[in-house]
Amino acid sequence: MVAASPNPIHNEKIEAIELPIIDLSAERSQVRNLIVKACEDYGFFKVINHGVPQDIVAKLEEQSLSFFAKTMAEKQRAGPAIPFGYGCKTIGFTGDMGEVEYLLFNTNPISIAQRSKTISNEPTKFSSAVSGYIEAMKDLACEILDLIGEGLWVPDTSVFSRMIRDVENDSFFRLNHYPHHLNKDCTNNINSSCSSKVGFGEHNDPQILTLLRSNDVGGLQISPQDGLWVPAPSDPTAFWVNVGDLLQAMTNGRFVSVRHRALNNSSNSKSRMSMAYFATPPLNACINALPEMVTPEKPRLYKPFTWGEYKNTLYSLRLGDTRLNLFKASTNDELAS
Ligand SMILES: C=C1C[C@]23C[C@@]1(O)CC[C@H]2[C@@]12CC[C@H](O)[C@@](C)(C(=O)O1)[C@H]2[C@@H]3C(=O)O
Ligand SMILES: O=C(O)CCC(=O)C(=O)O
Ligand SMILES: [Fe+2]
Repeated sequence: MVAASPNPIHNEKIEAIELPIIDLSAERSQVRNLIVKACEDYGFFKVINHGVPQDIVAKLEEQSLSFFAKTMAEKQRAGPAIPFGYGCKTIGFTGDMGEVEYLLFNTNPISIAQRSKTISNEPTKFSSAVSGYIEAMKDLACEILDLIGEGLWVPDTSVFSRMIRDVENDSFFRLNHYPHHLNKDCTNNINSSCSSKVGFGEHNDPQILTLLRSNDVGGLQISPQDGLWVPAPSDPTAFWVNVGDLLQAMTNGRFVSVRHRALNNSSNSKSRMSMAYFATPPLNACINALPEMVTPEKPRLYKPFTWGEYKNTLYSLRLGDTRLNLFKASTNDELAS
């Protein structure tokens, strides 16, 4: 652990805590216990020796960089992101902004192939790079979710991964680019307060699990408690795994949906690029605490809801809102459980 230092943005505390690193090639019973502990402690951990072939990542990185290097007019042919496509600075529909540009996809291969026509002059190449990466992420997410099922000792260990393998799954995929030249007002002023601007504002991911990979430019931070930010150093060979709101609800609050953000450090000469896969159930999937997670000492925290209901709510809210609170069970629900 390193001494805390003030954050240049809002005088928040930044602390370099060592975050859990999980070697997926280690012995299975050990791996599943470490994953459960990391999900309880931080809702966040890094996986190494994950088995995702490097060429799948490299192909997508190359295709993405060539898209983001295009002129704004060319990029805007793929927009606006309502809800999918190219977006620049605006995030969602309720006025959130960040120093970021991005491509947001639904992970259905047909929809990716269709959208790729507005993104690339070689749409087949682009779409196969995106779909290949998504397939690899889906396999990795399901492997981690099966380990979680085993680590929690629930009778049906595929209870989480089955939702993601379902043909109707509603998973998302996002390519984020944090170009330093977006910070026009910061040029020639390295001491200015905007040397670190918010790229993607603080939020919780709403889904089950997120797998995040970035190039070698840092910026990702998690907030294990109010006012404290912990940097998650970049490691292009690994993936950061985030617990999302739905997994917090299904584990009845045993796992924590991690609050996080990405800074755009304008002093970098290189831009940050990240790839985020959001493992998501079908719209009609019922999200309810697993019976094994509910006890008289730990009554049901949230009412049951579908992902479709949750998704409608989240699109009407701001990025930083904590939506799960709106689904809290009433005392009567708790007594009935
Ligand atoms: C402001 C918003 C953007 C977001 C939808 C929302 O209304 C609230 C949640 C946001 C978020 C955060 C995690 C993911 O990046 C994302 C794709 C998601 O599922 O929820 C984004 C949404 C988005 O950019 O559309
Ligand atoms: O780009 C990053 O490192 C984080 C992005 C993120 O949190 C998101 O896309 O939901
Ligand atoms: Fe996120």
